[in-house]
Amino acid sequence: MNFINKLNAAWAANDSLLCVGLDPDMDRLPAQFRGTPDGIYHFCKEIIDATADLACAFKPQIAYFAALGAEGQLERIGAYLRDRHPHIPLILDSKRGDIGATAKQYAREAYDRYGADAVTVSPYMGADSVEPYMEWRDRGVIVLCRTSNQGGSDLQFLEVNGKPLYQHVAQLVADKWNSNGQCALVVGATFPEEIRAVRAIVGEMPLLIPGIGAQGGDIEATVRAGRTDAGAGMMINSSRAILYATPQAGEDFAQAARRVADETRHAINAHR
Ligand SMILES: O=C(O)c1cc(=O)[nH]c(=O)n1[C@@H]1O[C@H](COP(=O)(O)O)[C@@H](O)[C@H]1O
Repeated sequence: MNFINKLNAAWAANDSLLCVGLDPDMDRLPAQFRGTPDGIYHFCKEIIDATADLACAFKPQIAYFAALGAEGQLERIGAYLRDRHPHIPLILDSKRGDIGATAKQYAREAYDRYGADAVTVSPYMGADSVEPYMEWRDRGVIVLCRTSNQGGSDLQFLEVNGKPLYQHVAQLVADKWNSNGQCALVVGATFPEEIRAVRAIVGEMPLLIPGIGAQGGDIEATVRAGRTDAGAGMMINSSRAILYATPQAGEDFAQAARRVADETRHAINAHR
């Protein structure tokens, strides 16, 4: 099953547009996972098991693994997901962008090594820098468009031929790069008006929307701006707010993560 079909199936099966981000920060892990050789794997595994029926995707951010030399644990997380929760897509967030020959290696890393269903990429180096990812016809290619951070405006808001650069990216991906129907775009929840503008350009194309939770994006405004006619079309990501949810009385970290994930899923669904 290709990425877009798998995503559609996960949206429906779990009645969820919530993407759970896996950003395991060693300083914030519960004590039992710190300083052990495979603590990151076990922490993520518990988060996955606690939220797999509430999520439409999991999105590990590669820097949190690579910085600690924990790529092997990320490989194991990919294998675990494929084995235990095969209907939930794995999005590798690595935001790569390089010349074609190098991109080919990055594509192998994402799809072969980690078994990702989709990968985030930067559009900055143009068509030939994303083509190697597209050669994997069954995988998703999620292109940065209007990122959630303030500094994203430095370049993405530059006016080019009468409209901001991020809108050119959306148009380019919709008109040209998405010829195989495998693309999605990243648009931050911190900019609902830009989500609305992108949705108007790209039709039904899925949007990966980080920025709710720790970054403070408004869920209602995000969903109203980004939903398709069918009330879907989004993977709304939250990482830290779920991973490091403060346990309430009688809960452990995984139960707290589940509670916050479920609250977030409901808050999203209330506006679909
Ligand atoms: O591509 C991304 O996932 C991404 C794009 C963007 O514009 N903003 C953004 O925050 N992200 C990622 O989404 C996650 C957000 O994490 P939280 O702010 O903890 O929910 C991080 O892994 C970021 O690297």
